[in-house]
Amino acid sequence: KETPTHAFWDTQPVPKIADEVEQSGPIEFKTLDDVRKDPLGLPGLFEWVEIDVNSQTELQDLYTLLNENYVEDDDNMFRFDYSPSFLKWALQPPHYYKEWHIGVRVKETKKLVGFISAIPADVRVEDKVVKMVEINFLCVHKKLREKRLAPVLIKEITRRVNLKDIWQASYTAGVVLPRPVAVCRYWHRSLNPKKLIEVGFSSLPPKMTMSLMIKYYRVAEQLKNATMRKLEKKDCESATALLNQYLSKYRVAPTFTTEEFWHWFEPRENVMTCYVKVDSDNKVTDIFSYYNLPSSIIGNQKHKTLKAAFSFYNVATTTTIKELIDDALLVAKKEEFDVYNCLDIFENDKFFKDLKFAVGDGNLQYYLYNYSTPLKHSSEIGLVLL
Ligand SMILES: CCCCCCCCCCCCCC(=O)CSCCNC(=O)CCNC(=O)[C@H](O)C(C)(C)COP(=O)(O)OP(=O)(O)OC[C@H]1O[C@@H](n2cnc3c(N)ncnc32)[C@H](O)[C@@H]1OP(=O)(O)O
Ligand SMILES: CN(C)Cc1n[nH]c2ccc(-c3ccc(F)cc3OCCn3ccnc3)cc12
Repeated sequence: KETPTHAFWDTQPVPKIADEVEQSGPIEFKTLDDVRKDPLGLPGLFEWVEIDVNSQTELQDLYTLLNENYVEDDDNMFRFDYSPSFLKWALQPPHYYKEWHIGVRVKETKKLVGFISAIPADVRVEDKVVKMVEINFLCVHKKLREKRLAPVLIKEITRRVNLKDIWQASYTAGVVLPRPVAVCRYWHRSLNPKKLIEVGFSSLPPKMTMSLMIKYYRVAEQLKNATMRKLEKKDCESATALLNQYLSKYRVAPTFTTEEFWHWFEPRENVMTCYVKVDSDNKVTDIFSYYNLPSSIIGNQKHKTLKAAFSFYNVATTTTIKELIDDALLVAKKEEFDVYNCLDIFENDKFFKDLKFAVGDGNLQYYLYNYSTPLKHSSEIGLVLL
């Protein structure tokens, strides 16, 4: 069958769709001398801006652009609704650069119509830790789609990242591009089946009544791990060591400094929930964590928002992953989430059935930029992008 042409991606240092890759490593080698010092050209009506996420008004502009124009499910029923505080958290990890929060505004009206971001991350691919960036929140206003603005945003963020002597990136997308490092499925665990059915997220199976459905998805009354409690700063050293050790068994996974760990896992209301269990020496032995990413419900009068918890990083050493996630479900239900979402990465496929997850209707592809490595099974991925 003909291989679809990618006018932009076929010019980029990414493996071709059909490539069989043996060794892992960079695809092209460039130096700072090869990097343009001036921004890429934009069509006349538009200008590059840096979105200052410390400015409430600029953060609100970014929130609104994404709230109205970001990722929708395949049936255009839901659209991610990342909150301003979530975006600030996602974009300002330790060692972030404000130059990597790139906006495109209409010169005349200053309306924000495009965005792309990068944050620094140390990601190990097989046995090599690669200093790279994670690309996220690429968005072009609905009214400006299919005008080849995305390649301009991608080339500009590439230029600015190269200027900091970084040459690799990781990103995920629901769309298939050249070329996936892994293809992952997402799974959902209903916590509020009545609302999920009312908004069309789930359907009532034949012979099932609503009251039976509510009973089926009822969560436990008590924690399986009774001593699990919210993460505190004093847990960081041992929790970071535990997570880094756990992640070493995956073929693609980040490494965290203690400072980075605290940024990503510090409990933040309406953003991040992280619980830990400690042993008699106060060393962390088990962690569960999830982030709060609601979706706007497009066109539903009764419900405006779907409250979704997304599994983040989990480590079970004195309990089982199944019992640990069962506790996560209990806490998520208590925090009034409607659904708990998971990818089939890590060892997550061990608990989907027993904990009553249902498979989702799409995939999430993982990608590396300027780094070739053999295709991974989803269970070999130990990296979560927001
Ligand atoms: C060393 C550092 C390196 C840093 C850079 C690393 C790479 C980072 C890469 C970015 C990672 C982002 C990760 C991330 O943020 C998470 S994935 C979420 C992306 N955002 C959305 O889906 C929001 C809604 N959609 C839109 O805003 C637009 O449809 C976008 C902006 C997506 C495309 O705007 P458009 O108006 O619909 O389309 P044109 O401007 O006409 O451009 C068409 C070209 O764009 C290619 N395209 C489409 N969707 C893409 C996607 N999700 N990734 C990469 N490429 C994507 C497409 O294949 C085509 O190229 P081709 O002709 O070659 O096929
Ligand atoms: C990861 N991060 C880059 C955001 C992102 N971009 N593209 C995506 C495509 C799927 C998922 C995803 C990941 C995990 C999951 F359990 C459900 C998901 O999407 C459901 C379908 N959906 C899309 C919007 N509203 C509902 C995330 C993303």
